[in-house]
Amino acid sequence: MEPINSYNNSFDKNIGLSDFCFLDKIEEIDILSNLSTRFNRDIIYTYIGDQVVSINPFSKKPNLYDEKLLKSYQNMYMYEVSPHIYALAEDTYKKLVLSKENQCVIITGESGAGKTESSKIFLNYLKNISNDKFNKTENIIKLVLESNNILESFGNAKTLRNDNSSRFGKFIEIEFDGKGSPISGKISQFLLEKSRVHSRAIGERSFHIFYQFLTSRELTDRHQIPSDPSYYKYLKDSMCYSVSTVNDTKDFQSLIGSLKLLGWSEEDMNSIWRVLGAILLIGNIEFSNDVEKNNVDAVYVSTPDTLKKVAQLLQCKTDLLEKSLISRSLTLGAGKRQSSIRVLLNQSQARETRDAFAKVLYDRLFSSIIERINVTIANGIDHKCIEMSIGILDIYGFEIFENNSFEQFIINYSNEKLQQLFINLVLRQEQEEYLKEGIEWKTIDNYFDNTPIIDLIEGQPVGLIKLLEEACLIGQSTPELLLQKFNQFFSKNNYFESFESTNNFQIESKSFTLKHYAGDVNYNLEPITYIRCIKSNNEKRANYFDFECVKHQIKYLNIQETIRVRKAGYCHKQHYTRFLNRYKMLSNETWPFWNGTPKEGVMAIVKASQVQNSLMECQFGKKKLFIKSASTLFHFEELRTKILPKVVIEIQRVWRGYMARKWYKRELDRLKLEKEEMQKQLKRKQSAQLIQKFYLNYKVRTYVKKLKPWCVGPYYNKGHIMPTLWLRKTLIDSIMQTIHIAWWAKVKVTSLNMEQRALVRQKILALDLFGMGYSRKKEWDCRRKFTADYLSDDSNPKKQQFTEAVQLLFQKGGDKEILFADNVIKINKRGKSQLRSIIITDQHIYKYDPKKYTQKKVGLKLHSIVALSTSNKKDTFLAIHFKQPIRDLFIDLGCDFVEKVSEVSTNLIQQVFKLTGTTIPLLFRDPLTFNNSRDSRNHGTDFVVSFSQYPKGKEQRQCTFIKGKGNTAIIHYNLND
Ligand SMILES: Nc1ncnc2c1ncn2[C@@H]1O[C@H](COP(=O)(O)OP(=O)(O)OP(=O)(O)O)[C@@H](O)[C@H]1O
Repeated sequence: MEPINSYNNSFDKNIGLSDFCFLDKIEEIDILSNLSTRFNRDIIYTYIGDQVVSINPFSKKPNLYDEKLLKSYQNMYMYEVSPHIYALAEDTYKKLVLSKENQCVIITGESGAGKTESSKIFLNYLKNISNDKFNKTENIIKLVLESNNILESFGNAKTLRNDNSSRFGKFIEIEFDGKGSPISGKISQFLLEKSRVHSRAIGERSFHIFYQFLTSRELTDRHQIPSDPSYYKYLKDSMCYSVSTVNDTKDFQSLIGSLKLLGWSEEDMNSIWRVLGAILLIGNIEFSNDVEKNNVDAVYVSTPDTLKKVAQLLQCKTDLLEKSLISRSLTLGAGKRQSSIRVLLNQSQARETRDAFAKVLYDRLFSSIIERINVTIANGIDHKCIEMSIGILDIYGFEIFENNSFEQFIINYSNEKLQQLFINLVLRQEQEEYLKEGIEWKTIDNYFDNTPIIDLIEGQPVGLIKLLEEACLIGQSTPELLLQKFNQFFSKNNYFESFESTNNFQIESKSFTLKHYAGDVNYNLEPITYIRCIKSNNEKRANYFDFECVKHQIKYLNIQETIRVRKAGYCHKQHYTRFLNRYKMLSNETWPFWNGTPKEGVMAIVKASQVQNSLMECQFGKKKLFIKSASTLFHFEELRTKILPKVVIEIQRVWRGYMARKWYKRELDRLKLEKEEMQKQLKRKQSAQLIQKFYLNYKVRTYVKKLKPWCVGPYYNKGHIMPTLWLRKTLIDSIMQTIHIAWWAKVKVTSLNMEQRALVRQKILALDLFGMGYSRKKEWDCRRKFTADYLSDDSNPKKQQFTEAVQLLFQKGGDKEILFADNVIKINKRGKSQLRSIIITDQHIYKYDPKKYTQKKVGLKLHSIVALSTSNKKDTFLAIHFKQPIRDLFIDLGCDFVEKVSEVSTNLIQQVFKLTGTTIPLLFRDPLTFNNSRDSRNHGTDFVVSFSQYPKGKEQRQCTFIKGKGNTAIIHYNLND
């Protein structure tokens, strides 16, 4: 398939040219070659300007008529899209809506070329427009397509050329309201090939309906006629009853369906079946010479039963029927003397009359069916609503016009003076046809006045009469009817557009059309366009291009001539506005804006495009520009293609500039707003902050005022709860408390001298060691002053001895300072308590006898101490653990009932750290273990001491060491003290 948007104007050897007008040479061979190139690429449509040439491929082309493709043609112009009947339909519809004038599409081509298919494709496109644009579910065009089904049963037949050949011409009108919505339809038929009822070539069939009807045993039985087609002489003669590509049974069912859909009742249908049966049986009526009546030529009906059956089916009197078949009335004289007589016919005349009668009956039946369809598809529309219509003329039996192109027929018609000429022409064709069949024209002429049927239907039952009567009133399907139709159809249009006379373009009134007929056919008859159908071969073979067969059709379809005419004349016409819009970038005057009239704009474009021979090439009409040759049109197109990228860039530049400016302005506005908003917020925040600041200041000021008593000595408001800054306690309050304590401590500390500070440091260490924890020593006296030397006190009766002993000690050198000196109770290795004085210097622990103050053993070195342990109870014992093998020292420090474990421990830990840099541990133990029995040779044994209160009633102020079994002991202490 050709790409939808390929209006191919330069020759592509793969797909050929999409318009024959683009051919440089238009010899038959060039046309054929372009057609076959496209055909071989499955492209069956080609333009000749605004006409479409369609070549029947006898095979279904995928996607060629699908909905997607159909939609792609909507709102497009023919030169924008690849050739298709859809493009033509869209164009026709556009012209209809724009001009509000009736449009006509003529479909030509020989039998089997695809005319009927083309008209359906065209109608299908209109149907979709009606669906899409007007959202119609009740679609009138759908009904028209449905009616086609009925018409095909009655008007189509199998011929040698086409298994489903239309044997009548039809003119379908789709009528639109002012908005372009299809509102009703009308079908006219002309030139029904009536003679097919009684005779045709061997191998052909009569109209499909006869064979379809006979497939229904139910109906044939009901009307008591044989169902075998070979029984009927009319069907038997051409020796063809069935067609491989046609299913009569199925088609008959579908026909019944369509008839019902369009409103036929059972009774209406029965009338049809009766007439059909009658027509078939009429063929079986035979005549014999009536010798008795002494007239050798006179005849009588020799098949009375058949005659009777026909009369019964037609619901008329048998003798009346016989009379009309064997005699004829003749008019004699003229005026008042006029009289009529009845003359008897001879055998061959009677047969002719019989066949003519059958034909006329069928013609009437066909017309009445069409009229009935018309009532339905007229859709009850008031004629006033109809503003315009599209007519589709499907001409069957093209052969009639073989020697006189159909254009000629239309042209002739368009000039009233020549109308008669055409009538004569067509009548002559009819006459010739009858002559060929051996029937005298005059004989037939007689039957055109309806007399035989009017004779017959007098006083007959209603159903059938109505059918036939209607048909009588409608008249006959003669060429005159077609002309009459056309006359009515175009009476609204004034299709001789007047020109402004410019340059060498001479206008010579209406007769111009005829004079320049060859040159300007389509221009002057603009509302008429063509689909020219060509058969690819005579054998109905799929995808086979028979050069001879196609060549023949090209010839008598006048294609070469049409192309020549198109190329010679002004083959391209475009409305100024449309042209201006498409090509305005070709002139600086019109690009990007044009304020003048469209015509002046187009003139400026033509001037700027430097068209060669422009005076000849371009003519300026009232509303349209006429371009003579395709090359000029291409010239515009080429310039446009060349300039378009620049235009696109320019448009992009302008557009981007515009967008950027727009964006910039928007951003600027936005930022401005944002800034204003931020400033507002800032102001609000600043005000809030200011208020907050003032409030905070006020709050803090009053808070600080309240805190004042905590800053004033000597008690610093001790014991009172500090106030909080806010209602609830917050972090600031804890911080203030911490700061206050730190400040208070600093004030306190700075008021101390060096010695006092050392003591405070010692107390802090003691506090650190003893604290208030569960495992620490209970109730140690933090407030007590660490006196250090308790033996220099005047209360010591041996003060003198002590002082001498100390002097002696210091004289030895080494010890410089007394950290602690007091009387203690020492537990010896046997668990005995012994009173001793101990002096702890900065280097040693010395034990003295308190009576004589003689030194017991050598001093124990402080840096040999490894740990201290005491209980967590209220006793006053301390174990000083030394490095092995030095014995541990276990002493009671509460001789004067004062707790001094904390003082000694703190001193020892502090001093050992000074000496060794290590902090010895202070352990709280119950039971407590120490070893005071080891030496360098002996490990000794551990003493295990546990602590408990004195039993009730046995309390003493002093703690008591009571040795138990083995190396265990209990220390009693008094809780209440
Ligand atoms: N566009 C097409 N694509 C495929 N097949 C087609 C096309 N047009 C026609 N045909 C085939 O060709 C056959 C004959 O077409 P159609 O009946 O339309 O011819 P016609 O010109 O109307 O003939 P007649 O004048 O005898 O009625 C169709 O039955 C169909 O099989």
